[in-house]
Parts: sequence; structure tokens; C-alpha cells
Amino acid sequence: MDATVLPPGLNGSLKVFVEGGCDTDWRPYTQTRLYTNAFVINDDKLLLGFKKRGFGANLYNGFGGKVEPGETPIEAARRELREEAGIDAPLEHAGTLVFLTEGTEWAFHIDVFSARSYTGIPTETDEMRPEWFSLAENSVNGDDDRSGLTSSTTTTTGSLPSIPYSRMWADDIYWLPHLVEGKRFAGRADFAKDGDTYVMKKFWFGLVC
Ligand SMILES: Nc1[nH]c(=O)nc2c1ncn2[C@H]1C[C@H](O)[C@@H](COP(=O)(O)OP(=O)(O)OP(=O)(O)O)O1
Repeated sequence: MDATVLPPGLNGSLKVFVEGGCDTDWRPYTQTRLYTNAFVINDDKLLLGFKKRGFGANLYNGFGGKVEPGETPIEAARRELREEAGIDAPLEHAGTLVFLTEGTEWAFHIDVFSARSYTGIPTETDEMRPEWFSLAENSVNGDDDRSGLTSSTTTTTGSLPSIPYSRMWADDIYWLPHLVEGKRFAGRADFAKDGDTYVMKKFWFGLVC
């Protein structure tokens, strides 16, 4: 795909770094709902939350949720981080993601934020259990070969486990290493349901240039 031909839902100056999937066409959608997702990095470690209930339950993710009426995405991101992890952080915009999932008729438009410091003590809530992961093995995955990266055994670096990609949304392995490196990105993934899991049927991720 030419760098200028973006998936519907994305815009701006983006250069593709990975794309793939079995579907030929992007799925149409008529509605978009705004969400946030926030990642806190501290030195060489990353804070993720284990989602205990609701959409994406049993997966690790950043902290986020719906943008409520009257809120801007950054306000929502700060609120969700406080509600779900018990901390405050100087969040900055890192990326934009559009996801479609089978069984949900709207597109998720997710503003992704990151911060390199925080205040407060990460605290478990009804929805999320915060856990730190080592960034020592952070590496950017620019192609579609996920072999060796999705092993269900979690490797451990020092005293912390490495990022648990096999227990995260399938798209995260592509863009999260760029977020860690401080690069800005955007992407889209259309998911289908396979039993209890969601698989990517078509995806595209690019860096802001
Ligand atoms: N494919 C995907 N990859 C990813 O990394 N995060 C995804 C994702 N699809 C959805 N998300 C994130 C966005 C957001 O942070 C979260 C969905 O938010 P929630 O399930 O917390 O929403 P809720 O409807 O429960 O909102 P709140 O009640 O406001 O928390 O999942």
C-alpha cells in the first residue's frame, strides 16, 4: 500500500511500518466512539493493568476507557488513569488507533497517551490490577513475523517479567515498542471473533512523519 493511501478512519502524514491480514477490504462502519489508553513508563519499566472484567477481560493493557460527554480525550485519559490505577501522570499524546471488533457496530477511536513519570502509588481496583514489566527487551517489530514473540511463557528480565504480549490485544506488539521509544504512531485493525479471542483480519500501522 502506498504510504499516502491510509485506512479509512486515519489521517495525517503517516508512513506504514507493518500491514497485513487475510481480509481484502476494510469493514465499513457508521459510528465512532472515543476511548483512551494510557501507558506509564518509569526508567526501564512499563506499568500495565490486568483487566479483571468487561471488554478485554483477562488481558493486560494500558489504563483507559470511554471519553465521557464534555471531556477532552486528555481529560478522560487522566481520569481513567486515576480511577483504574490510582495514579496521576503528565500524559502526552503518543498515537491514534482505530479498531473494529465483530459484534460491535461502532469503531473504537482510541487516543493513546504515555508518560515517563507519575505520582501516587499504583493500586488495584475492581477493574484493573497494575503490574510493572521490564523494558530491557523492548524491540520494534516491523514485519508480520510474530514467531517467538507470542510464546505463552513469560520471560523474566532481572526481577520483572518482560511485556506479556501473548496476553495482550494482538495489535499491541506492533505499536507498543514504538511508544516505548517515544515515536508517534497511528493504526487500524479490524478484528473477528474466534471462540473467546479476537483475531486481526486486516491491520495497518504507521509512524507519524
Ligand atoms: N485492540 C485493542 N488494543 C488495545 O491495545 N486496546 C484496546 C483494543 N480495543 C480496545 N482497547 C482498549 C481501549 C480502552 O482503553 C479499553 C476499552 O475500555 P473499557 O473496556 O474500559 O471501556 P468501558 O466501556 O468499560 O469504559 P469505562 O467504563 O469508561 O472504563 O480497551
